[in-house]
Amino acid sequence: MIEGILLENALEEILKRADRITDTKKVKVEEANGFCLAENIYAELDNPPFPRSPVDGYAVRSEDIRGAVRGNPAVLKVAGCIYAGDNGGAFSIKPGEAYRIMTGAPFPEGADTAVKQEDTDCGEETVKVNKSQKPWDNYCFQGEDYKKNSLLLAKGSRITFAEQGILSGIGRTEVAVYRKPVIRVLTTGDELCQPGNPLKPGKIYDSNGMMVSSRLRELGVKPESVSHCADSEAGLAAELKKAAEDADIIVTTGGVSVGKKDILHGALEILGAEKIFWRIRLQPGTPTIFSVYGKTLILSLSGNPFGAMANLELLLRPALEAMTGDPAFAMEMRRGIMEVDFEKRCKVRRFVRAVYKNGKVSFPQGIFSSGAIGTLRGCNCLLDIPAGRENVKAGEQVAVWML
Ligand SMILES: Nc1nc2c(c(=O)[nH]1)N[C@H]1C(S)=C(S)[C@@H](COP(=O)(O)OP(=O)(O)OC[C@H]3O[C@@H](n4cnc5c(N)ncnc54)[C@H](O)[C@@H]3O)O[C@H]1N2
Ligand code: MOO
Repeated sequence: MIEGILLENALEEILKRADRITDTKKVKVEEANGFCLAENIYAELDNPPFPRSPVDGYAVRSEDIRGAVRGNPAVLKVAGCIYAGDNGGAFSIKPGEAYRIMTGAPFPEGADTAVKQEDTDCGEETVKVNKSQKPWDNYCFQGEDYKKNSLLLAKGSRITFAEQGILSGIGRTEVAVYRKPVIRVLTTGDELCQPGNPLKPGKIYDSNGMMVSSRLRELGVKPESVSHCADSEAGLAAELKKAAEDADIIVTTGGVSVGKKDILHGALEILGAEKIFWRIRLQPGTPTIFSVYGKTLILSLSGNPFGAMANLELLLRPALEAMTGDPAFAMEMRRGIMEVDFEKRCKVRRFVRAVYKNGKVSFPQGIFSSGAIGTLRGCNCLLDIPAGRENVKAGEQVAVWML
């Protein structure tokens, strides 16, 4: 077990053990958002599947309207009307004819352009066309969006609304995806009271359970369970063992420091988990423990809400990226200019909740200790102040990690 590790090395230790998940399953397209594709998706048809009109107007042969101008229009016989949904193969245009046509409707055989109805007299029997058009003006070609058998979506890509639209656009209702990591969240601490119950003296409401699970859901991995465990080493060991039956990752909060009820150490020992590291040289969340039990990674975060939250971002997101191959989990680093001074008291690398906007970095009003939760509101990044640095001054350029 490594005691006191740099963040970079802590990440290395985690990533070494964060194996890529290769199990696949079929899901309905409507439920596929956030999964990564486990198959290449090829177009099963041309899109559009037939040449179609992009305007409401008249399908014509461009040679029949050559030289037409207002005052000297081309006059054509209206041979019929074609609506979106009609079969274009059933219509064929002859010289001197026009078809009334709607947006999205198939072109009749032989027509090579559609004239907007605003450029005509909107005639029913015959139509006066006041404008000349080149062949293929206002003409959507079959397959112009994509051709049958072309690669539309590559295996491994994350499915968002756009991919779901594309899948529906080729008529798919199901798709093969990689299963997401199974995560179980356990909060610990006898002082915790679950929201909805009256708060007894000395107790506090459990906010970590909600915050951690909600953040995981926001990131795209809804935890399988969120539960609370009392401060009993044997009890927690049993809970961890049960959770590890199917979990790829167990996230715990609280009980990782040196207090008499900091039970993670004892519980992990009873469980027989291999402790990989304890204590990262950063603030907040210094006493984080990372251990492994069988194939399950156990990330034990500090009970202090900001310690838990910051370490979830810094340690779990890279692990999720490695397990899924999905770069959407990675944190984005930006550079910004400090709007005010910030006083850093610790020697280690420090992450501070902050607001990044238009290249400027500012802070919420209030306190920033790792036990404070109120000032998380509105923050969208973690300011990264390197080890050894002291105060950071207004006007300085700094690095922030976007949440
Ligand atoms: N003698 C020392 N004391 C402490 C050290 C140290 O090095 N030597 N480290 C401090 C640091 S840094 C941190 S961080 C905390 C970590 O403590 P634990 O992870 O063991 O967490 P707890 O003691 O269980 O809780 C800390 C704090 O957070 C509150 N908490 C816990 N769980 C929740 C929850 N689910 N929702 C809301 N709040 C929660 C808890 O009541 C405590 O106030 O240790 C320092 N001490
Ligand atoms: O490392 Mo702790 O989260 O600062 O208070």
